[in-house]
Amino acid sequence: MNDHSQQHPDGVSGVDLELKDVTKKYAGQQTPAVDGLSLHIPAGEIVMFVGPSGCGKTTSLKMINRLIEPTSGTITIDGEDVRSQKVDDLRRHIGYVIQGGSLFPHMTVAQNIALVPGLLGWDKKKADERVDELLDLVSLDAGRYRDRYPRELSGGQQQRVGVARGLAADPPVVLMDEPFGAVDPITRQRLQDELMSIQSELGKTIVCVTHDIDEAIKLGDRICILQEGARVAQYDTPANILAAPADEFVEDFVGAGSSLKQLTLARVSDVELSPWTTVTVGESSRDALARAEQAGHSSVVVLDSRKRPRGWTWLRDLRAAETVPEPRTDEILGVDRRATLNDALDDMLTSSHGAAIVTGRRDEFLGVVDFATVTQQIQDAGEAAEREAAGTA
Ligand SMILES: Nc1ncnc2c1ncn2[C@@H]1O[C@H](COP(=O)(O)OP(=O)(O)OP(=O)(O)O)[C@@H](O)[C@H]1O
Repeated sequence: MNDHSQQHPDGVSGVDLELKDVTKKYAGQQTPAVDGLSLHIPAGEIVMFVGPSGCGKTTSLKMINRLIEPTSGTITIDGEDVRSQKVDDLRRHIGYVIQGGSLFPHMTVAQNIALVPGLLGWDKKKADERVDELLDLVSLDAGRYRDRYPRELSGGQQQRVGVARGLAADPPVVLMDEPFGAVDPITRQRLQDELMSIQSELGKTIVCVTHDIDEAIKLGDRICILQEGARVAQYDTPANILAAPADEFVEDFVGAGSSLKQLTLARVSDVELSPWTTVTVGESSRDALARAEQAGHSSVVVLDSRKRPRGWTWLRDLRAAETVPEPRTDEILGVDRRATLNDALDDMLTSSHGAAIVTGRRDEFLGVVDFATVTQQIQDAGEAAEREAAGTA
């Protein structure tokens, strides 16, 4: 279910990454921060590093692009030892995305994104085209945002630009350190969905540090759960880690409520969507009401002229107006079909409509996932887990 690599069988642009017995001992420290870490990261996969604070996740990540030099051990990218390359060259060929986007405040969005292409000597036209292409990829309107300064963007938009900058020179490997740590939960979920959509197109090799096990389950083709000294407690697919935690440490770390966690494994695209009454801003309220009442719906989904949802509207609000009004803008606007059922559940609990709007390509309305579908899924997952436990007992 989580095997994103299946979505891009021909389109893997990432390369293999190998860490062999990598150790980092900081000066003045008694014990190594990273103690003999060995790990193979296959081309085109997202590997999530999770583990308790101070266990060595960031140190491990930064040794890959030599922001930190290992004390011993070898790291190879596509078979080539990172020490055989000049540090500057290496960093220009590895994308790096960190919390908050870390944009240069005195540079525009376009200048921030074109930074590495500029260093690599791309001509201006090619770099400009790349900026627009990347802004589109991270769902920002190029005309509107390319000349803005970071302070003129929301936190989520800054983070999107940070992702675009990390991808600018089309690097085969992208390192991410808590990339979505600084944004609110709804924006975070959106950014995660966007990353999965980008990855299904690009097939990079992505190593991502997070402290959030749900994020790891959602995004990871594999999860590497680390203990102090970056010792590997378990390195496996999310499904295998949930089904068979290697030991008590992993069990504790993954946490209770595994049937709820299964909701993080299940995608909105795995369940059947239900249709819902849709209306367009400006159309006759009377026609809209008639359709909703016939379908037995107490609210409708309002779409714009390109079939993108604008929000929910209750029938009582339709009755109060001649034509369908703009919905209130603080409404929740649904989830991408790549979102997890857990995200959908969050959305419907927040919007209080008992269903979450689901969008597909170019944010077009696809249908809704309703509460009954999600509860059925929890029940099915629980029963499957019980059967499995009974079978293995
Ligand atoms: N520059 C440094 N000098 C000395 N010790 C360091 C340095 N950077 C990190 N450490 C120590 O190395 C260990 C691992 O740190 P690291 O930042 O890699 O962990 P982490 O798992 O990313 O933690 P967190 O989740 O809190 O960010 C910690 O004990 C930390 O105190």
